[in-house]
Amino acid sequence: MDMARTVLRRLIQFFLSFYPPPAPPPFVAPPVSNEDLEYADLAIIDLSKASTETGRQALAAQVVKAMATHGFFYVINHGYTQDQTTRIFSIANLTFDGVDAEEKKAYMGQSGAVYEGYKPRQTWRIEDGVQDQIEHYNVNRQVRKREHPVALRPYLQEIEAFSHHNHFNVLHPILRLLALGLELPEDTLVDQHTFEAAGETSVRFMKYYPRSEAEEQLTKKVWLKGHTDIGSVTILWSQPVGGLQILSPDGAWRWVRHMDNALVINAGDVLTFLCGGFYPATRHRVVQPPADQVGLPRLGVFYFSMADDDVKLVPHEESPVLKRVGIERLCSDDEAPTMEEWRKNRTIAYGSSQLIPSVREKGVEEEIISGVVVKHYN
Ligand SMILES: O=C(O)CCC(=O)C(=O)O
Ligand SMILES: [Fe+2]
Repeated sequence: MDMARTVLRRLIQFFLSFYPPPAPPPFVAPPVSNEDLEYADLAIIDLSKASTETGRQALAAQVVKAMATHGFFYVINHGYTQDQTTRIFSIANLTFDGVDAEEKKAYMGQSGAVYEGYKPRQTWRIEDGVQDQIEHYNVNRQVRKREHPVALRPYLQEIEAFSHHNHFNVLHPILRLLALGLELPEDTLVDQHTFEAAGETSVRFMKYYPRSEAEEQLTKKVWLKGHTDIGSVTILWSQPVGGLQILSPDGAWRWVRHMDNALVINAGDVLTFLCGGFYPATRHRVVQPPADQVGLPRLGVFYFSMADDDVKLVPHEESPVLKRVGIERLCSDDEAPTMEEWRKNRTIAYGSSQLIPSVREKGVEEEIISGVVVKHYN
């Protein structure tokens, strides 16, 4: 029965592919900020050079350096044209502006342990009783695993292609560079991040709505508290509304500058686990956009990657690099969580758990997840 349904769906998809859907209502991105801000000076990785072994060795050295300094870098020449990227942002915007409240409710996540479908605004605690003003729509990389709102259905093929693109043309090449940086066989991390296995690597559309002056004051303009990402590598499709800041090793928050059709890449907790602290999860937050962009909504498109659910989060101690520099463990190998445990516990706790001020670090709050200290930064 399932088989018959799949064949029928494939047939329909095949015939529909001759009739491309109408363009989504165009999302016109606002101009970049002209404010004089302190920007982080991030490396630019030209991914078109990853097609040869020599190219990959050179890029791996750049990535190791970028990870040791800011923990963030740009990727350019990733294979999507500006037009393709613009169209994905239009589809992302349609997800929020083209679906009414009732339908959104029907496509909300069913569990606090996994991001799926819509997350309405005001579900995460920020500060002083103020909740977030962020709406998001999370799509598992296997896009057709779930149903989607009517407005998105004409674009599922494009979202599917986008998910594949992120996974195979961006995530995997980056994981190869990270493995090379540890002098591991190239596919060591790729093999732990398959497309087919059970897991929650996802595309996410995200929209931040401007907040009231009272909310801005109570939260000191913080829209999304300082954090590290739950997964391994986060791919952020650069967009012009500022607000993203990274915490540099010198303790200063610096802005991330928009670059047209570039990707902003950062490491999450899972890379810290798997790579024994060699690529530390990077600390970042989102604040109110700069003065000349105040009042604008802020639309984001992401690919949040995680290891396959059954991967045990222990370091690759066979790495010659880790043998030389030493391994930093977040917990003992015996107690290390699986990817599935880690993502579920982190997701349940996010924005709802009671955080405890750190006794060691100023401006840091902590919680314990799967026996590991998770920090939040103010
Ligand atoms: O909106 C952004 O630029 C960053 C969002 C973010 O850090 C996250 O969702 O984990
Ligand atoms: Fe993040």
